Amino acid sequence: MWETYQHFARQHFPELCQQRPVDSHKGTFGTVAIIGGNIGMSGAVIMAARAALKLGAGKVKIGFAQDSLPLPVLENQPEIMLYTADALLQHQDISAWSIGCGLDTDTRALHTMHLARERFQTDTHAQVVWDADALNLFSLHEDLQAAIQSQHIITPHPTEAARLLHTTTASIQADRKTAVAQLQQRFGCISVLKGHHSLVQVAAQNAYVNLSGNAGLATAGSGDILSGFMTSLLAQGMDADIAAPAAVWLHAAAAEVLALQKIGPIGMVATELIDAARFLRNQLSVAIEI
Ligand SMILES: NC(=O)C1=CN([C@@H]2O[C@H](COP(=O)(O)OP(=O)(O)OC[C@H]3O[C@@H](n4cnc5c(N)ncnc54)[C@H](OP(=O)(O)O)[C@@H]3O)[C@@H](O)[C@H]2O)[C@@H](O)CC1
Ligand SMILES: Nc1ncnc2c1ncn2[C@@H]1O[C@H](COP(=O)(O)OP(=O)(O)O)[C@@H](O)[C@H]1O
Repeated sequence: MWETYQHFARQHFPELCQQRPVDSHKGTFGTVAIIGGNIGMSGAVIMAARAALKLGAGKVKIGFAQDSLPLPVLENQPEIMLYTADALLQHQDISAWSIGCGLDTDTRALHTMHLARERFQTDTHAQVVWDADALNLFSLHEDLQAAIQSQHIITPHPTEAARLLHTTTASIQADRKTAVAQLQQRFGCISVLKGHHSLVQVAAQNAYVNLSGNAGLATAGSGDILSGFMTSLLAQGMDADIAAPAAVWLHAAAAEVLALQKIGPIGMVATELIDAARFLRNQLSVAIEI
């Protein structure tokens, strides 16, 4: 069974199959920053951070969009470092950012997005995945869109895409290929349109359709996990045009692995994707050794 995944990944995403160099250290695999997690939605950034860590990032930091930390340490994942969003947005050692999971759209969230715009308008080489409420705030406050650079990735679900393109969810879903192309053209960055058969538009003539996955992914937080996976691959040095479709595929393939184990699709929960994707990625890198 693993041969099918190995064959597909070696053909389409060979970077996912690479083994760790024997002389590597945690710095080799980059530092991820996850910004979001307003009051009541701390779980969204915790899920994204755990996904980034367990997919192989060297270090992971969370920046909560709250005035103080909601908890001193993550008891079930003490490896992850905790900050407020304001503090983390000043760090200079970040390899890749995820911004928006559980951010909300209130004045606290808007303040965080203003800080992010200030930083990424000038830090033009940063690797950033914009997700969830960061996208909703781009729709509500178009001046914030100045933060988006061409190597960045946006990951809307159909309703977030409708807000970004000022249309309806139904019209996005009626022609998803046109919608994702419009997102790429309008925002000038790599665009992922999530949902059944997610689409990734890297450039005008470069689109990827993901045919993997299952309806088990239709569960709260599964987009937060995707954001963590994508940011982790970026931090580990993968180019954004590869990291975006590779993360979409690995996330979907992990759901298939869980379904094969009868952990899904019914009742599968988002955090279960993390260990499944880690297992799969290790299987892929074993294949290259043979
Ligand atoms: N534990 C936590 O802290 C969690 C925190 N979270 C955080 O919550 C925040 C709000 O995010 P959100 O996506 O729930 O709200 P929102 O943007 O209003 O969109 C929802 C509506 O969009 C639609 N829709 C979605 N997908 C679709 C599809 N494929 N195809 C078609 N339609 C689709 C659908 O509309 P409906 O069909 O119901 O009319 C759905 O009801 C965000 O910051 C997120 O990170 C969550 O991750 C959960 C865990
Ligand atoms: N029916 C489905 N088939 C395949 N993938 C799905 C399905 N429903 C949702 N997904 C995937 O699950 C994830 C949901 O993300 P999102 O809507 O942002 O959820 P959340 O905000 O709860 O984290 C996306 O990657 C999407 O492509």
